[in-house]
Amino acid sequence: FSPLLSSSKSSDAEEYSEDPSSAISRFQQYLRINTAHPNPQYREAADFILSQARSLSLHSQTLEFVPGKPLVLLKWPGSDPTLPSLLLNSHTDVVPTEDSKWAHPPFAAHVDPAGDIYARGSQDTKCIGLQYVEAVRRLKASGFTPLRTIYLSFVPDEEIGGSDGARKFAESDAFRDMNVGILLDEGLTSPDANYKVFYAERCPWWLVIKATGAPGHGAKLYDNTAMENLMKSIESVRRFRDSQFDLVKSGLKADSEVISVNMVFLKAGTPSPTGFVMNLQPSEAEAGFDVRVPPNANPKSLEKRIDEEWAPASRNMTFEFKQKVPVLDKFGRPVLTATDSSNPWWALLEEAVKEANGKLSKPEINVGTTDARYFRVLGVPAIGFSPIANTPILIHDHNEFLNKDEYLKGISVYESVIKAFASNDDHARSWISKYEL
Ligand code: MET
Ligand SMILES: [Zn+2]
Ligand SMILES: [Zn+2]
Repeated sequence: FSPLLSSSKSSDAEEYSEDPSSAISRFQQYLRINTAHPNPQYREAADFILSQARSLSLHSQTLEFVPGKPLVLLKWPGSDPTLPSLLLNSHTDVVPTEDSKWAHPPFAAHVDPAGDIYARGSQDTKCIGLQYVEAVRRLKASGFTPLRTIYLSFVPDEEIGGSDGARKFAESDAFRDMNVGILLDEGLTSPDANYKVFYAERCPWWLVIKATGAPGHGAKLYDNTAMENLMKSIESVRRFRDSQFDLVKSGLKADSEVISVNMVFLKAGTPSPTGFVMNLQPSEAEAGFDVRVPPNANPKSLEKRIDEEWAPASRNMTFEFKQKVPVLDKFGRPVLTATDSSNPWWALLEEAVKEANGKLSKPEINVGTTDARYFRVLGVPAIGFSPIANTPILIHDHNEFLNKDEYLKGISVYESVIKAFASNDDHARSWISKYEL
């Protein structure tokens, strides 16, 4: 027997006996740190993660690419440091809340009688960050030793685009030196019994279009006003949105396979002490759109559409992108992680989830966007996966919650996945396929 496989077999048999309520109270502690934008308590979150690392004797490092925005990196060294490492990524920040619309305060981590833990971040994504830690805790307690090095990264600013967080990290020497072979990052909650899993995601193009036009009396009909110019654009955007949404409604495409475009703000008018001046047509008007582009879309044709139909100079329009993530990599290929036999991590993940009594759905493109893109574009395989099933999707919604049993089950799933990923090298893989499958 290979010592590697026998060691992973023996730990299979061991039961982890720690009281689950301490894992839940650690999760509550993390959820109670208010890391909502625009003023996330990053320092407190970092201190909490560092205290967890100390309790597990993990190496830790705080990388501050931008002052006040700490990124905590934990390391569990593998016995063969020459192997590519495993990186488990999660973000520490959360989106803001409308507190009055919640049944329980969003940073109290209240547990109701059904065991549902209410908190902003309970699904997105303080759950996975601490589930990684708890899985490591269990693996350490069981005597497991990883073959490849395991890193855990807790990054800031994901919810505002990641420029000062994952992006700087992915571009850093520190990241290059980690020699990451496979990365796990957040996925999405699944309302059914199967976990969702993602090999790619849509790219955000946050577009602002601006119109200018002749100002004038509110009672006068004339051409080329800023408002009219903007409204023509909005009509054109709406037609395009309908065409994309129809593909989804008719079942021809999944949500994540079309270009979504949603108007997120409108800004125009001349302010007055009671609201807006009513008898003046303003000379400027603008609108913002959250556009998400799937990796298989043609970015050139969308750029042309924006330039010629949504914001044509001929109609006194200009546009800018608040964020424009490239759809293609530097070789002109869509940014995605292979899901075929060229990627051995897929088979390992599927098998490991199954061993933990879980099941994966068919791999999908994420409708939203995660930090995984910054690593995928470098050629690092990245899988989006949050082990949350049987739960309504409340990411960015009021009353976000996660049931404590689902949280604990997710820890077992990660335990199995980390063990499979960190025990595996090419030798082990060929050994398994030759003798066991
Ligand atoms: N995860 C967030 C979203 O999908 C922020 C990503 S940055 C474009 O909206
Ligand atoms: Zn997230
Ligand atoms: Zn989010």
